[in-house]
Amino acid sequence: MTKASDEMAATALYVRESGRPGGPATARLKILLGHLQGPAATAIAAYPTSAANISSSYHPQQFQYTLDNNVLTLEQRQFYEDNGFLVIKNLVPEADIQRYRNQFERICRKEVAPIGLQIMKDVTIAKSEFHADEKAVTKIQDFQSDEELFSYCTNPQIIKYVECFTGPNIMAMHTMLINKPPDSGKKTSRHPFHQDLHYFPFRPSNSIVCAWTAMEHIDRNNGCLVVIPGTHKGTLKPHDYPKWEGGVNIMFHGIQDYDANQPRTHLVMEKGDTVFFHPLLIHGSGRNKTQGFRKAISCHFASSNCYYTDVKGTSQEIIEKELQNLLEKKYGISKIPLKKRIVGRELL
Ligand SMILES: CC(C)CC(=O)SCCNC(=O)CCNC(=O)[C@H](O)C(C)(C)COP(=O)(O)OP(=O)(O)OC[C@H]1O[C@@H](n2cnc3c(N)ncnc32)[C@H](O)[C@@H]1OP(=O)(O)O
Ligand SMILES: Nc1ncnc2c1ncn2[C@@H]1O[C@H](COP(=O)(O)OP(=O)(O)OP(=O)(O)O)[C@@H](O)[C@H]1O
Ligand SMILES: O=C(O)CCC(=O)C(=O)O
Ligand SMILES: [Fe+2]
Ligand SMILES: [Mg+2]
Repeated sequence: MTKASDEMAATALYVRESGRPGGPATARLKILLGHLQGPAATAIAAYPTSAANISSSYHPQQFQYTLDNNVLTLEQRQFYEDNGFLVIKNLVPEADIQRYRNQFERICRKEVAPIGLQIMKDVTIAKSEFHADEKAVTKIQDFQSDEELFSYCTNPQIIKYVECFTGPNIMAMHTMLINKPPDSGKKTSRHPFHQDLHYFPFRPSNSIVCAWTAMEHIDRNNGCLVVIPGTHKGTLKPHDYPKWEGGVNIMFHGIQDYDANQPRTHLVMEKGDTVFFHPLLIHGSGRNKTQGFRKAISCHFASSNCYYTDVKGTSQEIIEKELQNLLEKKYGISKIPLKKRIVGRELL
């Protein structure tokens, strides 16, 4: 089997010139997916299957959030339609996860410095003394120019599922490797409940999906993802900083008026398990009560047919303003609209 990362090595960083995240349609991805065989085909499991509510009077047109392509079972489709997320067990091979881990460590040691990469530190570290190692890095963002990490986004196992939500012409819009640190006691390792769409100036939301892969066993002890099933059917809510006593990480906005009585699902995942979720799904992650750094890798994918939006006058203006002020203060760069900041990379 040809490795997708080799096939994709020729892709260039996409520079947006017009109103669309994507360029011309291409059939190349389809050809690549034709190579997919073996373990990936056996790795499929909905989470948790018992929650799927399958109607006996099923009609294809009732599906709004998934596309017809014979990858998902009817149960999996219905689960995503109802809940806004779907866990596929054992999707990313262990050897690939080890490569992402190695590259993350090289980045932390500053042996490589991918263009465009953002390095985030936990607020308790960012506001204190400097530690020059992995322990200082809470997440890296925008690794689209790093071929080793970007191979996560071109992994055929991942793309096969992404296509069920975006269709065949896909852009990698935003990437992260999250290294949730042991909580300092101030609860700053938490990520408040939010909708990822708050950060994204492109639409339609149903053509966007996040793939998030556990790089180790993750449960409530080390701060698993926590989702509120079904909230993808709602609208984008206003976000702002939570009023947490111990402080909160920069740009970790949360939903102000979420209903605390809505049932939460804690996603317990093993290494390689991957959750695909809708950008309106309300989710967060809990405190890391262990001494280890909990790792996950993720990418937000969008259809090339998505279009950019102007966030001025919307609830998203708050994140645009915050980014503008930060860039102005740090680099003296004047007002860049959010839609010019988030540039994806096409999967050719
Ligand atoms: C799906 C969604 C959730 C994903 C997203 O968030 S998409 C949103 C878009 N995000 C981005 O574009 C990435 C933005 N990130 C960045 O620009 C950088 O990583 C920064 C956050 C500015 C950090 O860059 P760095 O080079 O470390 O800058 P500095 O050390 O000079 O810090 C700049 C000011 O920010 C403060 N800071 C940095 N990290 C944190 C933190 N974790 N919590 C609270 N405050 C923090 C830092 O203290 C400094 O503030 P001042 O001391 O100047 O007042
Ligand atoms: N006051 C709050 N406002 C907004 N989000 C919160 C608040 N308290 C907790 N959260 C968020 O709720 C989510 C899950 O919290 P929850 O308490 O269910 O699990 P946990 O913190 O992982 O586990 P445990 O309660 O066992 O410590 C996390 O995303 C967390 O950041
Ligand atoms: O804690 C995590 O790994 C998820 C964080 C998250 O939801 C995000 O960065 O958007
Ligand atoms: Fe998120
Ligand atoms: Mg809690």
